[in-house]
Amino acid sequence: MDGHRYFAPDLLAGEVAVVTGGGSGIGFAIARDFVALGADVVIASRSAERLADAEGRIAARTGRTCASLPCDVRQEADVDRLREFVTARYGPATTVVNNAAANFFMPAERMTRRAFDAVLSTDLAGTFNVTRGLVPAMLEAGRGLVLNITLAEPDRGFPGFSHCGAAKAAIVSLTSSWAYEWGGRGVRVNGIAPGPVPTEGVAANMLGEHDPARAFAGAATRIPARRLGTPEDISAAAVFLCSPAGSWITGQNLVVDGGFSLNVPPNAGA
Ligand SMILES: CCCCCCCCCCC/C=C/C(=O)SCCNC(=O)CCNC(=O)[C@H](O)C(C)(C)COP(=O)(O)OP(=O)(O)OC[C@H]1O[C@@H](n2cnc3c(N)ncnc32)[C@H](O)[C@@H]1OP(=O)(O)O
Ligand SMILES: NC(=O)C1=CN([C@@H]2O[C@H](COP(=O)(O)OP(=O)(O)OC[C@H]3O[C@@H](n4cnc5c(N)ncnc54)[C@H](OP(=O)(O)O)[C@@H]3O)[C@@H](O)[C@H]2O)C=CC1
Repeated sequence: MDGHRYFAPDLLAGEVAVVTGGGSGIGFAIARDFVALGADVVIASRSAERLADAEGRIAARTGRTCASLPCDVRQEADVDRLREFVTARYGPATTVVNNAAANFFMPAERMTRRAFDAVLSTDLAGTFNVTRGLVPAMLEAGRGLVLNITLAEPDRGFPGFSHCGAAKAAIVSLTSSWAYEWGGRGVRVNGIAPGPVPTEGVAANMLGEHDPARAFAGAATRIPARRLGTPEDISAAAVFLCSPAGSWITGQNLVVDGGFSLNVPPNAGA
């Protein structure tokens, strides 16, 4: 069930939203629900094919269209093109969702500098590039929203994924700094920290040799809510934070994980 069903149908009318990585997984659900709630949305990622497919699925599910542009968030020139495309099509962006990310299982002692850079340049520098490219117009307009897709308590470490953990910890810090710097100028900045959501990106990049079905079933038993998350669990929180209902919330990293980060031992409370 789509995440927009909880909200008034025109809740995001008048917003111009950019969703990076909006062609798949969590980003797709956020883009679809923003479109359904009246926002003008541009989805951006590397694969033109994936974006075209997502555009079609969003139109079929919502009856409204969105736009897309191939963009590698690591490249500042691509982000410049993205800003020009959005502005020409819908006017300056009022909302940016930094969702694009790369992650893969890699024990720290085997991690090459190239592997480290591949993740840091996408997750951390990509978040910086897109925000730096789109926020000046928001500051000029005196209103805007930045939503970073993060991780719960990344400073506690993320074994096997130390590159991604480091990037997400830095993004949580950027969220606080940006919220403080821009709060008085009408721009709110928040994070959402999802728990395990079994997307294709997780299955393809994070499970190593593990069978996805078994890995997902095992993860679910470690979640107090006793189920994995869905992209819609995350998109509903994104809509709330990016709507007027969240207008006094800034600088927060909202954990949406069924209690996963509480680290409840197996069988506790069962
Ligand atoms: C649900 C239950 C499971 C439990 C999970 C619970 C915890 C949840 C918390 C999850 C937090 C975050 C999750 C995510 O981010 S999921 C998103 C995953 N999606 C993606 O990663 C997007 C697709 N990824 C990619 O396309 C590539 O990974 C990448 C972007 C890195 C490719 O970029 P690039 O083209 O620049 O990279 P290269 O191919 O040139 O490689 C550069 C070096 O990196 C090494 N590398 C790249 N990919 C992998 C891989 N999949 N596995 C191992 N190593 C990889 C590559 O070998 C290069 O290094 P070397 O030259 O030294 O070999
Ligand atoms: N699923 C989970 O359990 C969790 C996910 N997260 C976070 O949620 C977000 C979404 O993850 P999820 O939906 O699972 O994963 P996906 O793999 O489905 O999404 C990643 C997206 O990022 C895009 N992307 C990757 N590299 C780049 C790049 N260089 N430039 C532009 N776009 C890029 C991909 O599109 P393309 O290939 O077309 O470029 C893809 O659409 C990420 O930030 C992730 O870290 C956090 C905690 C848990």
